[in-house]
Amino acid sequence: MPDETLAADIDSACRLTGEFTLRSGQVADTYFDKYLFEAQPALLDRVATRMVDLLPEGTELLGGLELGGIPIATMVSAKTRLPALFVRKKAKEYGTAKLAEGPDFSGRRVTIIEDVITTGGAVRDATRALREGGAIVEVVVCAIDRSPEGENPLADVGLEVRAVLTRAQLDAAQSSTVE
Ligand SMILES: O=P(O)(O)OC[C@H]1O[C@H](OP(=O)(O)OP(=O)(O)O)[C@H](O)[C@@H]1O
Ligand SMILES: O=C(O)c1cc(=O)[nH]c(=O)[nH]1
Repeated sequence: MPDETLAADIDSACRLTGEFTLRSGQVADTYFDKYLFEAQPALLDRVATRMVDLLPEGTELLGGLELGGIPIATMVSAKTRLPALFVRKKAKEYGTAKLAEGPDFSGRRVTIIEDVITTGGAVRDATRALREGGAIVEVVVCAIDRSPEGENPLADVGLEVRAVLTRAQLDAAQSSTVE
């Protein structure tokens, strides 16, 4: 069943306005604070439910990206019973010294789970690292895709982006509630 009010509910939970420096160095007047929906179990559950439908067939592992992708991947993992991988930005410098925590992923089909995509930089870095470790990575499923409309920011690394919500959908939901 479609979740008709998801865009409006996510938008009102996590849209912030002001001046924000993004991960990429870009400066934006809008920021989607994903933790404001991830911290609410009902909203996190609704996003994860939509993600389950977007997972490509053959997914063997869910690669949640530090930090914001990890709670989402955990919720999708609980729903699907697919194991999760917790992918750090940088390998740990002691102990197991792993970049991706969880099961062995070499030769396995990993679908990346991310919170927000702006330029795709964080996903690109993780994709390269997982591929270097032998993973098959073809699709990223994200909660919010705020990259420029009509372009795939990850085409250069051959990654398909599947988004629960796009910036355009959030903007439309916002304008329909601000009258
Ligand atoms: O597509 P990009 O231009 O790379 O930007 C999006 C990335 O930036 C944020 O990461 P940040 O390091 O702020 O996030 P965290 O709070 O999840 O650690 C966000 O969670 C994405 O990972
Ligand atoms: O590009 C980013 O760093 C970014 C944008 C955004 O809207 N939300 C977020 O958590 N990160």
